[in-house]
Amino acid sequence: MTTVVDVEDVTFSYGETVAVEDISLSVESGDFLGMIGPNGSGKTTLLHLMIGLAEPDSGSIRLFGEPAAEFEEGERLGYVAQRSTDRGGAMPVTIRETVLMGRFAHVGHSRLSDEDHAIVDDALRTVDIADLAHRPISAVSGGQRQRAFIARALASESDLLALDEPTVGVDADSRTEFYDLLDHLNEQGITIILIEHDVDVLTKHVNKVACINRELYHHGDTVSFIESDALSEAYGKSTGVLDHNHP
Ligand SMILES: Nc1ncnc2c1ncn2[C@@H]1O[C@H](COP(=O)(O)OP(=O)(O)OP(=O)(O)O)[C@@H](O)[C@H]1O
Repeated sequence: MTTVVDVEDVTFSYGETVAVEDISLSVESGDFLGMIGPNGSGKTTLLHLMIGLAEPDSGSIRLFGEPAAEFEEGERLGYVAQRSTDRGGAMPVTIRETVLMGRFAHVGHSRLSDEDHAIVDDALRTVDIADLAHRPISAVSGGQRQRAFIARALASESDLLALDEPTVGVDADSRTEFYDLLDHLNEQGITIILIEHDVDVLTKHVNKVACINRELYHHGDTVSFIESDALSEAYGKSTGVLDHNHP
């Protein structure tokens, strides 16, 4: 088994606020890792560290065997950021152009062959938004936009997909379909790291869980997580922020 992300003794602070403390874990090729913890518990920060968007204060992170900070999105890695309520104003970029950007990142230039265009169309079909291809990305629903970002990752042939609470604000049916899509992509061999605050949804889909509240409370397979007290222990510790969305 190949290690995709290797996190070793990592600590990261924003000024005085220690967001991630002394965390070690690894993500193996083919894993579907779910990260859970209360609001403000460091999940987004840890994900950013894992994919090289931030550098740890101490410890080390390797992504595909290299220092994570040297990686760029589009290079084996697709990232779907936490949903913003901002629709980017009247952003003139269409869904298809968004997905084309993933293909540009893969081929390293903007001259695409017919085969590249076929791959882009395939990616749009896989996430079921081919009929929206010519809509501006600012003129679709949040769930459809998340699918466009996944299609962009597929077009760039990413081996790793990192998603930060991708279905917040998405209705229940679309959410189920979205998670079915993630299961399908994982079965195709794509390694997935997902932040999801709903424990039932999380444990239904992932094969590994990292439960964090600044420190790591559990990292292991889903069954051992369900049998452990990690969740109540992690949620029992104060994060210093109001946990208005969480139990
Ligand atoms: N840019 C920042 N500057 C200062 N502090 C920050 C910044 N980003 C996050 N923090 C703090 O770091 C801690 C961890 O935040 P982080 O966003 O990683 O948590 P999270 O678990 O993803 O939260 P949520 O579930 O609410 O999205 C929190 O105390 C937060 O207030």
